[in-house]
Amino acid sequence: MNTTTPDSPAIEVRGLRRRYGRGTTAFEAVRGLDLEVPRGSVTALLGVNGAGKTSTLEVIEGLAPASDGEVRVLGLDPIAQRADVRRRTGVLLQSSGFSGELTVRETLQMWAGLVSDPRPVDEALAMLDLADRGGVRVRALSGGEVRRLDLAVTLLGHPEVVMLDEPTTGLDPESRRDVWRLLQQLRDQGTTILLTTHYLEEAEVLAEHVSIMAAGRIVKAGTPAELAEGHPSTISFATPDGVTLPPLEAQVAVDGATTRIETLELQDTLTDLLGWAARHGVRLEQLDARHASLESIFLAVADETSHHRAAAGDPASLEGATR
Ligand SMILES: Nc1ncnc2c1ncn2[C@@H]1O[C@H](COP(=O)(O)OP(=O)(O)OP(=O)(O)O)[C@@H](O)[C@H]1O
Repeated sequence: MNTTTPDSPAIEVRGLRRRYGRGTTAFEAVRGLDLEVPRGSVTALLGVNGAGKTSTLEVIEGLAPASDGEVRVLGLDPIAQRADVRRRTGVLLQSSGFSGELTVRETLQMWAGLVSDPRPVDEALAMLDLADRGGVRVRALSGGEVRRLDLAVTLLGHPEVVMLDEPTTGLDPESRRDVWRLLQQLRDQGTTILLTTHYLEEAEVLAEHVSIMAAGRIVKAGTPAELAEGHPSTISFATPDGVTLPPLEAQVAVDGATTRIETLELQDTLTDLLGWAARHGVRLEQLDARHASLESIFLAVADETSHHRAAAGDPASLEGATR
């Protein structure tokens, strides 16, 4: 991890461990985590509450030391070379610490004073759709507006790498989509983005790489398509009256007025189904066919992990799954 080339990952983590406390009360929140974030990509770190996402991000951000393992950001050690790393990265924490008395514009001006070559404040305001809120005191902003101000501050210094802990929590659906567009633009301009989110659609829309964490470890990682392998696709339609479906090599369930078919061979099953419907003149109302969503994959992984840990007698299995 000591040499950097233009192709080397923007973030590299090897064998990361992070412990809180000491002695008998010590708790290991990160338990040997490996992660690579390629340059110019969006990587999403997913996991149930308490999986260890923030504990991991804080070490990568240089805000906390690792108990063990190695972290490099742009080839640099985020603690030993903190100043260099901070200059080239933007960090969005889960909660901000702005003064409520300053206006939005004053807040951005203050933070711009701490960054070399900052974006003009008006540009930062416009990027986060805050142009008409510049004169408003921070304490009068809505939660979603504070989040957008936080993002504007994060992006002030044209960071090469941004690390965002739940960037769109508290935003309404329209603002969330605006932020997605902004992050996509930044990625297209070459910015590397590592984010955590509980919105699986967000990861689905934005991320080329997804890593799912459970109990301090990465339990699944890959592109969304790689993660979907082995997870069934779903076909659904309004159950037609008075007809019996043909035998299909798939799992069929009639749930109220809807028939749901789960299959690992979406094209073959759909071909069989539509061929049968055409031959028998059956109209399949509300027909829908879709690949496994990240949500169904995530839930399957969370469920599997919880069961494994419960079987191993780990009390944290229930803790993580229910909080
Ligand atoms: N300062 C601390 N002292 C002791 N334990 C902590 C501390 N901070 C976090 N933890 C524990 O470490 C574990 C991981 O927490 P962390 O905040 O990293 O999870 P997370 O995946 O980010 O969760 P969330 O999705 O809720 O933000 C949790 O069990 C949490 O209670």
